[in-house]
Amino acid sequence: MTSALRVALLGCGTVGSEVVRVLQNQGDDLAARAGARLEVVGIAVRRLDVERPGIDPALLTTDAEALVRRDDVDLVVEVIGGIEPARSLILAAFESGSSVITANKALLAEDGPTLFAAAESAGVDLYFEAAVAGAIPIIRPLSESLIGDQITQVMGIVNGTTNFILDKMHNEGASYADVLAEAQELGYAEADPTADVEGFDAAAKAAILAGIAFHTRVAAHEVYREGITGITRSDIEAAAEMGTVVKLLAICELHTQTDDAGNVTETVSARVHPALIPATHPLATVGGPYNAVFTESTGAGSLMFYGAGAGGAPTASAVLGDLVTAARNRMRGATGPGESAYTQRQVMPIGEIDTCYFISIDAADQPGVLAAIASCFAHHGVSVQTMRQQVGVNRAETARIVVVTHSAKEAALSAVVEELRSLTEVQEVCSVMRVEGE
Ligand SMILES: NC(=O)C1=CN([C@@H]2O[C@H](COP(=O)(O)OP(=O)(O)OC[C@H]3O[C@@H](n4cnc5c(N)ncnc54)[C@H](O)[C@@H]3O)[C@@H](O)[C@H]2O)C=CC1
Ligand SMILES: N[C@@H](CC=O)C(=O)O
Ligand code: NA
Repeated sequence: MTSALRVALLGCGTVGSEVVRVLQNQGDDLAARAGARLEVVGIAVRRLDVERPGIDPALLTTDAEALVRRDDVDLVVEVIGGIEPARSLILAAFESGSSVITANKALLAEDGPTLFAAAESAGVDLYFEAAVAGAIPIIRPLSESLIGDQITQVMGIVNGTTNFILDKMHNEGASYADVLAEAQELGYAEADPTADVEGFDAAAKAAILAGIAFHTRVAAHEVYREGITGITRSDIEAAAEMGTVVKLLAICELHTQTDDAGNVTETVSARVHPALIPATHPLATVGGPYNAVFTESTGAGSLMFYGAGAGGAPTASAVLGDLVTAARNRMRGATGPGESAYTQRQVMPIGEIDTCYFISIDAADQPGVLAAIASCFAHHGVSVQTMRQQVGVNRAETARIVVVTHSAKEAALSAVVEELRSLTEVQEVCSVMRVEGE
């Protein structure tokens, strides 16, 4: 007789309902792969009076805590989201000896070390492939396949909702609000979509990626973050005129500095912000809710991971992959690798990071204005790559000046922007964006 492992599911929304569907429809295959039947013994929901086609109502409970503490549960899948009660429920699951599979990047980025330590002391697994870039296998490649290599950069598009919005604004001229509503409808957005559009979701993912890639701990609040709410149609048009597109990027880097005495210091950085990238860059072709992550490592060189970053079925695929893996471990009486944060690398402040910038400025359309603007950049040692006047985008008497700089530190650029704002010729500094991937 095939053995069985008992699964408790916390949350039955976009991802949870898809996990149950696959467990029911592909039970035999999953049992053959896991070495045990994966039997759902309970599903914690917030409300019982919601129609859930195909789900046995007898499995539903509103008492999530009692469910995770049941003696007969082996594996807990947490797809509620948010910090509490998800954290307490996961910790309770560990206390009861269950392994946990979660898609919860917000919680991992906020309090990952507590969870990893609790899993380790309970001798169980904590898996979270779905937490970063949905269906794309990226956590396991970083923490297992590339564990023998030295990763120096992880960069990519890790939020499906914002990519969907920017793509539609770029290609269809769609309005921000309409596309956000569509992303919510399609199950891409977080329960509170502010997490997506303000970059919190991508920042949580960047924290997780940087921690794993660089064997350290990076918390969500240590990630520099800007969202896409300030991006206007005119930014997107200006980007297109320059042969670029606007993408929300997550960039995690390992920085190695050697002082005069030959001492080497390694720091890490993690940032999330909109950036202009050349239309010919591979990330520029990542459309809709798709994600893509590039890794750079000393041995393997460049690797690219691409696929569906959001949505019920793709995310459930990652959850189920973890579930089968945790089940296999359990059947062998083993656990998978835990956290590998053996270094304590400092997180570099954003002001010390060099990037090129795009700045658009509305200024009086009069002689000398370009020289006045150029001198602001010169005062702060920021070298200008191109400066041009965009036509037909603004009111009469006003010129839209678009400047692209060479690589500069954020601190110097901020000083330039402050000086620009003080010029009488400058009406408005309309937008400041980084330029990447050149
Ligand atoms: N939707 C997506 O594309 C992806 C989602 N995720 C993550 O997966 C998790 C779930 O996301 P979704 O399924 O999209 O969210 P959702 O909002 O559709 O589902 C969450 C469900 O949990 C229920 N819930 C909330 N508090 C509860 C409680 N105390 N007890 C029982 N049930 C409770 C809600 O009523 C809701 O049905 C989140 O952590 C999210 O960040 C990760 C990758 C992609
Ligand atoms: N809201 C997230 C869902 C997946 O993590 C996104 O849009 O990427
Ligand atoms: Na993933």
